[in-house]
Amino acid sequence: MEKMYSVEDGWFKLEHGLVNEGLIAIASGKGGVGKSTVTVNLALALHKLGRRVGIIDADIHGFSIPRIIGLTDKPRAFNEKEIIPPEVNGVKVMSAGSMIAENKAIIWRAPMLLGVLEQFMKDVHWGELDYLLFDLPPGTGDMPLNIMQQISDAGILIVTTPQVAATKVASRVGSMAKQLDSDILGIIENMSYYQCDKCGDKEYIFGQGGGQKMAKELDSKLLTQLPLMATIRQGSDQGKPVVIAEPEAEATQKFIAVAEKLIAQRAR
Ligand SMILES: Nc1ncnc2c1ncn2[C@@H]1O[C@H](COP(=O)(O)OP(=O)(O)OP(=O)(O)O)[C@@H](O)[C@H]1O
Repeated sequence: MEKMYSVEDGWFKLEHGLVNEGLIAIASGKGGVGKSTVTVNLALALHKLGRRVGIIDADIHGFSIPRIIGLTDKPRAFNEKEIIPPEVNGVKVMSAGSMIAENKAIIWRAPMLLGVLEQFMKDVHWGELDYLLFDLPPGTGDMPLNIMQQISDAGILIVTTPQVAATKVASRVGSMAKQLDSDILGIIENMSYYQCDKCGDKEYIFGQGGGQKMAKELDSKLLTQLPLMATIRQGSDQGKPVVIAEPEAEATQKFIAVAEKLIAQRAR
């Protein structure tokens, strides 16, 4: 499959849209580390900082973006050729989850999945965006590899939890990105510690230093360490992401700080 789009003259050209500042692919070594939670909250943080943001849920088998961001609207036809992406909390989203019931399995093989991704890029009236985020499928299998190749202009953000078993697998994604000559924007360590609501003590239940070590190995940087919080999980389950539901929370401030770093990296 030919690479579909590329950055030219500082612009990433979609068929019906432009991305001004950056494409960001959010990757992880394995499922359940919080990749989709990070994608949504980072998109909302970028939006809070005045950026126009879109999300492509490229984890087509394992879609979860609509639930986490609280999206219930469906895409609409713009004309015979173009689809208008639904928007929630100021962020445009395309996900297979908007077209299929949440409990139905998508039993398509890779060429079909890539076809859907191509449609999300080609047939959607994105308009002018500053950032387009891709929530990749977890791991280093066929699908993440194919997608990374298609969007090789995207910077890769790797989400991991701190324990050795997780960071070792996540390092393989970093290694894959390097082999594809993709730019690794940084590492986000999620569920780094649990902070007691009552006494404020931090407990490093999954160990410490994994994200930092991985960043060093990949010659990249650890962008943040996010707390493990019941409210993050509850917010994701209920379509009320922490960045919207709890503007003052430590996690929200950390997502905004990461968004600022990514904007600063692009501006350089
Ligand atoms: N920092 C956190 N604190 C508490 N719960 C979290 C945190 N981050 C993620 N979760 C929860 O962990 C679960 C997995 O998160 P998420 O779906 O974002 O992971 P994922 O890496 O995208 O998984 P997959 O690749 O399998 O889709 C969800 O229930 C989510 O609410």
